[in-house]
Amino acid sequence: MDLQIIYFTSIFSLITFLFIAHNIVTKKSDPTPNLPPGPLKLTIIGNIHNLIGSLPHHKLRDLSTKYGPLMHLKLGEVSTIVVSSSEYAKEVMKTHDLVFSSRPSIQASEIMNNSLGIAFAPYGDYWRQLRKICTLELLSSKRVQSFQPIRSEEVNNLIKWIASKEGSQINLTKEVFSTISTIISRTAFGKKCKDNQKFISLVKEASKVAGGFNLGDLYPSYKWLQNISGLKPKLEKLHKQTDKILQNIVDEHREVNKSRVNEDHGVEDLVDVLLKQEYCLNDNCVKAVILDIYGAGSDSSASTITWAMAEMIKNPRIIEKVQAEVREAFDKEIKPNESDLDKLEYLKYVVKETLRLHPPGALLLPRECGQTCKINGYDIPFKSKVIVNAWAIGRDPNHWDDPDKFYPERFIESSVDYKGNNFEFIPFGAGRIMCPGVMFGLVNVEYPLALLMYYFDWKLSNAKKNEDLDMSETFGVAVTRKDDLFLIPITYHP
Ligand code: HEM
Repeated sequence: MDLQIIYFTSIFSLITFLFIAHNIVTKKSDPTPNLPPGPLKLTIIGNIHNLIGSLPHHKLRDLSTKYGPLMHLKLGEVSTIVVSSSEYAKEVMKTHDLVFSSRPSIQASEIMNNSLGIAFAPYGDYWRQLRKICTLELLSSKRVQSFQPIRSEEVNNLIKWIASKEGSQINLTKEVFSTISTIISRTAFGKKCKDNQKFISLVKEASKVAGGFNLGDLYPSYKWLQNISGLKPKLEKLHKQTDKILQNIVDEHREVNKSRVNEDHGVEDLVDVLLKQEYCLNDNCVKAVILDIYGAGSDSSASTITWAMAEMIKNPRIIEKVQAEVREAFDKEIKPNESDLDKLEYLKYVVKETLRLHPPGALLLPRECGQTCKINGYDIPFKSKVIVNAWAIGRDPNHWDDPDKFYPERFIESSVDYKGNNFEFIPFGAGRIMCPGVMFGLVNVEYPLALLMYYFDWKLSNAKKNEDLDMSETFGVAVTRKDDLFLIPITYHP
């Protein structure tokens, strides 16, 4: 009898416990969160089909005009929040900055070992140390200035080469990319690296392979999809090759640093600086940071220069105004110098306007929601991916008059700047994970542009009218021109 009572009491207690536990669990995970609006989700693919047919930043902008500036999509398995207004950008990047300070893990960055770098390291102590090293040591204003001789040498080589091609057609896109990537690689690991060019072309190839949406990232729980997409073997091969070059660079630096005072114009390169850090970075971390800096800095700066050139060619009034300003400032100098950039107010407005209309990171870098939170009454699920459409925000008619017009004058007497406080203009992002390379990026853009404007007049290579220049884009790690920019330089003689 006693045993029976014990038996029934135990069963009853277990059932009660399971009932309460079930209630707690179901209460905790609300089955119907109030998600932001979005298009109907299909089984398995969710909203992938809604993105087919045009460039992702265009498609997302079009969808947001229908569903609103805070939109929910399901891309494969991944719950995705798309932000398309400055007001919601502020919510994500300022009000809830801490919640959205991690990046989602991306297959390409994992294969390329980038999760040890700054951009894709999870938010936390390691990321904080790297970010500190990056802003205080690698990309501080003093460090950026110390690379002036390298910039000057490489940009002058470009100018000399263009002058030698006077009157004939050149592929400016290609030449500018080569100059900028050489500047970044020389600042990153010095002049002596014999594999500079090989490294540049490998990273270019990796960016091409990794750009855009990847099947493995859309269905992270189906690991086998990562293998059939073809991306994995390609990236693994590229990683092996870049890693070998980077490891040689690190080993050589260690070896040489034992005995030498620096050789590259007396300037320490970024690998030297990283190897000296008190915060212990192993070789894999050093390689990942260098890859990050190189990857983040080269395409972005090069494409900004080419877009600016294209916009100026398309608008003869603007190119004449820039040339007048640059020639007035430089004609009195023996050699155009970086310190003269401060005199070039109008050129700086041109660069701002270029970054408003053509931010290289049109969708910034993705973020991840670190804990369930509410924005304007909507639930943002834990782990959802957050995409900020900086391109759409820069063209939002609620904030910009005649938003699609290239009109640098709009920045005259405007306090809008790059610091990430003006959420209607965020080409470098905002908040604690915004771009740490703003200063380096801007000087890498402004200085070459000033010299291209000073030394040459420019003509379109075909018989087309300037205003008909095609401005189609292509989406990848950076949004670049679809067609390379072919121009004919005519040397300016003061
Ligand atoms: C015109 C030039 C550039 C543009 C438009 C640009 C833009 C951006 C954007 C939009 C982000 C993501 C920010 C966010 O998610 O809020 C970013 C991140 C980053 N950029 Fe830049 N960038 C440029 C140049 C550079 C340069 C020259 C470097 C370094 C040499 C650099 C290093 C980085 C790094 C390391 C990150 C990752 C930051 C993090 O996640 O903590 N960038 N950049």
